[in-house]
Amino acid sequence: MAPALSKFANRRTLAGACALTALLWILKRRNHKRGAKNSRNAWPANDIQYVIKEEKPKSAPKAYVNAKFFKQLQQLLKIGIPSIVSPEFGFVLLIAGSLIARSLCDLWMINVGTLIEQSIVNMDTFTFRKRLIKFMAALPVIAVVNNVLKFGLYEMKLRLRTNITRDLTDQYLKGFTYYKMSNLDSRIANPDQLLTTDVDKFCESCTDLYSNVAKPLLDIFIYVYRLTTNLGGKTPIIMLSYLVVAGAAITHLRRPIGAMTVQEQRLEGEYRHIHSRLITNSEEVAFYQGNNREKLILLASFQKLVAHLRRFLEFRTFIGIVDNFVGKYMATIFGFYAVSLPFFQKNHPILSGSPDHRFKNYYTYGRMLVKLAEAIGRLVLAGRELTRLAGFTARVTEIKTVLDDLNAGKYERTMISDFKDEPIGSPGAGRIVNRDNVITFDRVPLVTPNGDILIRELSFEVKSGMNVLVCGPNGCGKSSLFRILGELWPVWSGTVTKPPRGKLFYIPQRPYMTLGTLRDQVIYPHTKAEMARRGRTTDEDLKKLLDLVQLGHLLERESLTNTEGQGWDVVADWMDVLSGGEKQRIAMARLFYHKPQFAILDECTSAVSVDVEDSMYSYCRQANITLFTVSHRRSLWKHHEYYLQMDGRGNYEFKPIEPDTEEFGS
Ligand SMILES: Nc1ncnc2c1ncn2[C@@H]1O[C@H](COP(=O)(O)OP(=O)(O)OP(=O)(O)O)[C@@H](O)[C@H]1O
Repeated sequence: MAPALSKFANRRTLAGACALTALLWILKRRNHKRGAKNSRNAWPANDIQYVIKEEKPKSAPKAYVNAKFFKQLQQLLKIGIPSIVSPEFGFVLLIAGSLIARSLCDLWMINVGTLIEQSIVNMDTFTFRKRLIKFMAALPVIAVVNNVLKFGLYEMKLRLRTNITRDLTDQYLKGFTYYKMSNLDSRIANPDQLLTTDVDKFCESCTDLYSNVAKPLLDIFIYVYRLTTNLGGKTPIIMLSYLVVAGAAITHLRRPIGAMTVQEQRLEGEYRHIHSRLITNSEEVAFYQGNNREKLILLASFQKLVAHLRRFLEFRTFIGIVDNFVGKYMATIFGFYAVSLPFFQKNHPILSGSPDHRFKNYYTYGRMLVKLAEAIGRLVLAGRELTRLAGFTARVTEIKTVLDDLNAGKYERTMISDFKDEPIGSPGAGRIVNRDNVITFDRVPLVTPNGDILIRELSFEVKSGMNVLVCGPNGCGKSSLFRILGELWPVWSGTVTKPPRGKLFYIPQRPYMTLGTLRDQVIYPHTKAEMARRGRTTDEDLKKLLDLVQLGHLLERESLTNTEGQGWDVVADWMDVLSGGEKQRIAMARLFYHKPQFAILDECTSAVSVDVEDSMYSYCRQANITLFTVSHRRSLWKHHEYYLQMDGRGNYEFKPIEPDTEEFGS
């Protein structure tokens, strides 16, 4: 019985059995997955719902290898390779040169390899040794060529990435584009993923494709030339026709890969975003002990990603089978067929001479043909990279388009419909006039980015020295007024008159600390060099400002507890190191340093004790900084001359604060 069984245990039956098992496993798993879909408990995350700002695309993302893709690719490459006299173009040439050198090395190795084998068959020891030494002497050169090629490819990728990242970063941080992208426009939810991973993958895919396409193309050219001159045109034509037909068929089959790549990057971005939200809000979550809830959200996002990656893997496995069959094995079959043609013709010149000579010819041309078939196979396979590149190109183009639109003042967001019948203008249709020492709103509507009208027409005038208290219920539009004043939100109609941007300072509810030294916190957004250029403030002056907000001790305390730098040069993660009230006080010291004409204080002293707050307001008066304050504290009314009260139903009152004005707040 055993010998009878072992008869079947050859390599072919084993390979067949493995393939069959794999197929059965995939089919079983698909059925299992269908079953799992029906059970709501397959993943704990099945009940979790969440929305990340990005609007759901109306249709599945599209990224095909077509004329549009080549145009987009050309536009991005223009940024990556600015001109033909740039170093980047030099690297393109270096890679091309290395590829040519490598192909020539291959060709040389085929020839010398055949000669070595010939001397072995002829039992000619002397020639064998001579050729072997020649072969060995050339090996270091080949090793250098290979590694120059690798270096060229990596450096090329790095340069592409540098140029594209610089271009996108310039646009992203121009004006308030970074703010507008996440607040006024809903096309992109995770610009961080696009600007980091996607750009990197795009550049990697570009350089991979360049070498995967250029090398086979060059090989094809060289081998077709050599074969045509020796074997006639028919042999290479058969191979090239195969390339065209097989390439077109596989490219068509691979079309979904582009869109699937886009979706993969989207879901990766979403998953990463949820992780970074948890890091940002770790303290709050920890106090609430929200571990389990956050875990469920993370798992929900991860499950979406994994489900997509698995679908993608299955599709790639299917395409991989077709690729292997068409690109590798069938190409070799066609190769054998094509190279045999001249040998079966009675009067072909190649058949002249002894059988030994014929054998050598077949051997040389046969190898070249195998190389040609391999090159064709690689070119057909490079199409896979092309479809993936189409996906990355679509992603990077997407952020570039949105950045261009935002910089041109164009936003895309689903608007609520009620404003459409109202004559309130359109985003950006209002005017902004720059003038010193006055802020005027002349019939300006307060409209949210969704098109929700908070106040239909707002008009008031505030001159330097007139402090204004802004009050009203939550959500009535206090911060929105300042967003318009700070030029973050567009003016829909009417005219806003205000000092230029640098002379208006905003201190938000949540204090922001930058990465850097203690000095950087007080002078933000200035740098040390800018502070020195400005001339009027020294480190001693900064110390006086810290004393004003009663934080003078910080200099010593942080020098003692931090190992990085001393005094003003202490470096720490200030968001973590300082308490809520300390951060708010630093923000006030920042205001005193900049001494703007107007300051907007948006509940920015809520964590500061009343007495310190009082002295800070008095100093503002001394420093001639006119204030717009949002606060629910009654103690602050005495520092203001006017109040602007909104009722949350579209009405407002702008009036002087008289002795008989009823003060409200806590
Ligand atoms: N980026 C945004 N996109 C869409 N709507 C927004 C946006 N920011 C604010 N809103 C809406 O605008 C309205 C006014 O918000 P705003 O922040 O101005 O309120 P507020 O008066 O400052 O409230 P609070 O006292 O709670 O700080 C709210 O209904 C809010 O939902």
